[in-house]
Amino acid sequence: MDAIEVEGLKRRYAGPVRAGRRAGAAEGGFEAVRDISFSVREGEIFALLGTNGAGKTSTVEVLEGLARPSAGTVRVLGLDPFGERALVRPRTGVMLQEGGFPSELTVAETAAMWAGVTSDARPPGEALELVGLGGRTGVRVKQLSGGERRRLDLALALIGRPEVLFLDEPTTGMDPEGRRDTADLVRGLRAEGTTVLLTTHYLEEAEQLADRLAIMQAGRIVASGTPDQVVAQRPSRITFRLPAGVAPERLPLSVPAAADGRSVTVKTHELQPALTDLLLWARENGVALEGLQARSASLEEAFLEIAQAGNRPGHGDERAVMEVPA
Ligand SMILES: Nc1ncnc2c1ncn2[C@@H]1O[C@H](COP(=O)(O)OP(=O)(O)OP(=O)(O)O)[C@@H](O)[C@H]1O
Repeated sequence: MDAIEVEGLKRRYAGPVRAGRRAGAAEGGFEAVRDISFSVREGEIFALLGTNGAGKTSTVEVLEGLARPSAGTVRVLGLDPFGERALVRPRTGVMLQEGGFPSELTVAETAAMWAGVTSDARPPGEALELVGLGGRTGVRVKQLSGGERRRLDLALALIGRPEVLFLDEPTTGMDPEGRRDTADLVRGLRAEGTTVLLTTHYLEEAEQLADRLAIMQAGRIVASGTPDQVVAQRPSRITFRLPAGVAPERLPLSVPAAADGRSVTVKTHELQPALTDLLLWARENGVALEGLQARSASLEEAFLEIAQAGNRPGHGDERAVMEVPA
């Protein structure tokens, strides 16, 4: 049994269809999640990525038991998070986008209050230490910075020693050190066997942290797999400048180049052979390739390409779905 199982999930918001043509608009409401399936194994870090409004939060809320699916099934630890909320809730930790705690309380009071309503709670001081707020216990919540509030939200999500942890944009507003600390903490939790599902807009974070990920676009999963698998679907890039007087047409045919003046970009799924051909050609012809760079695609490039494809006019319900077997 996987820790999280999602099968054919749809989530529709009731109400009138908003003005304009939106993917997902249908009679009697708006379908924010449109038949998605994925699973998260025990002890795995899984990232749900997507542009604003892609449906990530709508999905996570169903997993957290805050909303009922319009169609499909979800299971968390083998249980229905909505129908069996009383059983699931004590075994999960939730860090929402907006914590919304009473701002007059201090950090320590807030953590103690939370621990007071949690069975088998971690000592509040320990949870605050874990997120680096050990030195801020006497500060009122309203005086915390945005990043410190996110740390407090995370501490509260950890107080119940959750088996499954939901992190909705956990590092938004954190400085680079906070993001790095949070990444280390999440890795530490994984080492203890905690299953983590996170949403994030920081693609580098997802690339470094996630064992597997899914990219959502307009309510659907359009790419999924390990970060390497998702990135491997995208071409690598070689860039350089040709010396004046050397026309791009002289490049070997095996190197699929696009030139803008002297600047040349090669996009290829065969980086090593293309680079070898290019370098041999350059040596044989005595051509200097200025500013030569060769690199694999990044998750950010893969993501932007998917997002741009989704925004192209005429891009409707049917899209090329890139599924990578788990
Ligand atoms: N209560 C609601 N009623 C109607 N539509 C909603 C409601 N909540 C969200 N939506 C719509 O559902 C879609 C998905 O929203 P959701 O918040 O799940 O996206 P997201 O991927 O989490 O975005 P973000 O990255 O901005 O947090 C959006 O188009 C949003 O406007």
